[in-house]
Amino acid sequence: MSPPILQMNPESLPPGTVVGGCWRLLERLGAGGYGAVYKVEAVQDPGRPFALKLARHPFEPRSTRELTLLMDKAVHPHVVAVHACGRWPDVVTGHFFFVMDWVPGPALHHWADRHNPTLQQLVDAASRLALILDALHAGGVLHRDLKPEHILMRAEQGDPVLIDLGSGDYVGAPTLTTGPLPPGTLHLRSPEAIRFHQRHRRLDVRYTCAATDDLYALGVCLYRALTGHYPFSPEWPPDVLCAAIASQQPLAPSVVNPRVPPALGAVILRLLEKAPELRFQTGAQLHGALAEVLSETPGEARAANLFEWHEPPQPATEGVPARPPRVRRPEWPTHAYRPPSVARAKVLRLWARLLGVLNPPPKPTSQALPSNARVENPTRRIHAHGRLWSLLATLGLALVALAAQSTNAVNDTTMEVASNATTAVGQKLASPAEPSHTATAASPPPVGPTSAVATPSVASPQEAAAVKKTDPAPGLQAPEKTPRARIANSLIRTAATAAACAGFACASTPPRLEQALPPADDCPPGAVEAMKKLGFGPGRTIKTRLTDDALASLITVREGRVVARPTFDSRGVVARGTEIYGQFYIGKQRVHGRFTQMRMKDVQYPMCLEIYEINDRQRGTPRQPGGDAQNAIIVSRIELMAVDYFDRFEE
Ligand SMILES: Nc1ncnc2c1ncn2[C@@H]1O[C@H](COP(=O)(O)OP(=O)(O)OP(=O)(O)O)[C@@H](O)[C@H]1O
Repeated sequence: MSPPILQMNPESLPPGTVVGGCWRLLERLGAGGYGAVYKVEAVQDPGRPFALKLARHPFEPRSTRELTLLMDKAVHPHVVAVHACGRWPDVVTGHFFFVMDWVPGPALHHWADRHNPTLQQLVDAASRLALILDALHAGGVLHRDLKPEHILMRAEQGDPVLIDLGSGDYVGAPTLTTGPLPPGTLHLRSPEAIRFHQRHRRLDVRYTCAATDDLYALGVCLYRALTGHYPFSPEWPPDVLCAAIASQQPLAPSVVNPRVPPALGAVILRLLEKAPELRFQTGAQLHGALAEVLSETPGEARAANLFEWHEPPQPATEGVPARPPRVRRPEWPTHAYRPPSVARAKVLRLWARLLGVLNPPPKPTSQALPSNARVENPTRRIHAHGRLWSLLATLGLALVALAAQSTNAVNDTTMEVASNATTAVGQKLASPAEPSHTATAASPPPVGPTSAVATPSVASPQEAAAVKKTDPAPGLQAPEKTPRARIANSLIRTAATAAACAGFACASTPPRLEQALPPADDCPPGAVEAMKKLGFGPGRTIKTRLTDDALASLITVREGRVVARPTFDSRGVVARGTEIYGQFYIGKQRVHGRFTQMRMKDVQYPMCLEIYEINDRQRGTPRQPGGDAQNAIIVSRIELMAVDYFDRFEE
């Protein structure tokens, strides 16, 4: 009945569009989890470029967070400055935008790849970054999503500027997202954050980021800049990446790129220590260590370029335009990591799953849990004998894998090479081609519903204990072990870690109580027609997710607006990138949701969908243990079904 409303997509506005009455778009600079960033100029004062960040959703919770940080808490000469803000197209209900300095330079990793900095230039940039972090941390601010893409180099010699504080945190900030981990990017998450998630994946607790998480992420950024590779590739499957970050020692930077002095490599490895207490604790400490490295490096080495030139810079000559320079990024040492055969990787994955069943998540430490808590499921009976079985089976697997590995292991020639033969499940050789580093891998910052609010942070004593158990002795070098012992140890640790990473499946058998909410008669006009047109017939469900964070299996929500994104559509009607807008209603046992608008390919459709649990044939989704009257914990993936058809299922 009502025609679809055509609306401009804030992520793909054409050049020339005027936003907020006075900012003319020139080109799109990038897009991410939050929205899009455009190069703009003021209509009244053309010729001076700025960057305008436009939120994808009108009710984007990160907007106020980023603005607070950029205009108040994180004001710093090396953090991008903000000059204006507003909403578009409607000044009250539109998408939030803000205008900041346009930084005319590439991201850190592209700067390293294109400009081929000297060692001195790179260490200078690293030292500046250390001091920027030191200043932010001293002011109670954490970046929490530090990655090469968020470090722009505004001068050829290297002058870093931090951008994107949308995931940042400051003392007294409201909680931004839900689930155990705050927003972040998987391949830059610290080992302790990953381990925390492994231990608390079903509990109502939240990881508290610290300065050492930012310093770990800086270590990853510098490793990438110095070697051309990430210590653990963002292209690996999330469970493999988790396992590697949590328990595998990264290859020394000087082994990947021999032009990196070992002393500098040791500083980077210290940033990447598995236990936060073994890292530098402040940016100032890191700055001091870098200064020491430089003072001990001969002038000739400091002036040398970090990489070999593939195509050196070529100035423009008559009729021939300048050619952009390119470096030859070092090959990842192929003898260091041996990719597992497909069969062996499968065995290890299966094993990881088995361990996931045998090793239950830890008992909740928090207050009384409702009787329908998932930890009370029948698999608990298995757990009584789990540890013994797990130990025996792990030893068995380690022996089998040891036999399979030994042929290669004995061929390794150096200590470093041998130690890295203890590879993670499914680890592949680093690719000479640049991975899609601009993607936020498996864990982009969630664009959570506005109503989604995380539960209070809870410090994790389990995490501290685990660190002591699994991490190497203090110092920069791992304790020396025989190659076989290293292989066995690594396999055991890797299998257990992958198990914890893999076990995110949700199952629950909640009681059938509670009256259904909301009333069935509040569908918007035209919804039935629109749904018929799209083929939303009886029994048709749409699987959706409520967060972009691949690691978040549970989220906390409260009454209010919500955005769900379809993940699977059995009939293929719903296009990629579709968003469905709705409202949460919090019940005692279940959370209900009415979804009344869908935006697909820039067209808005009135809808009348509701959360429906197809397995237990109930409206709404069951609340998980924890939460309170206002805040409910639910699974992050829910199914939606047309409201008109619920009666049919509830007969
Ligand atoms: N001030 C700026 N000057 C120049 N380019 C910028 C600026 N801000 C952002 N960009 C470009 O736009 C891209 C996206 O910006 P930003 O990371 O802030 O967006 P996002 O939606 O929060 O993305 P992400 O999901 O990566 O966090 C950046 O990687 C960068 O290339």
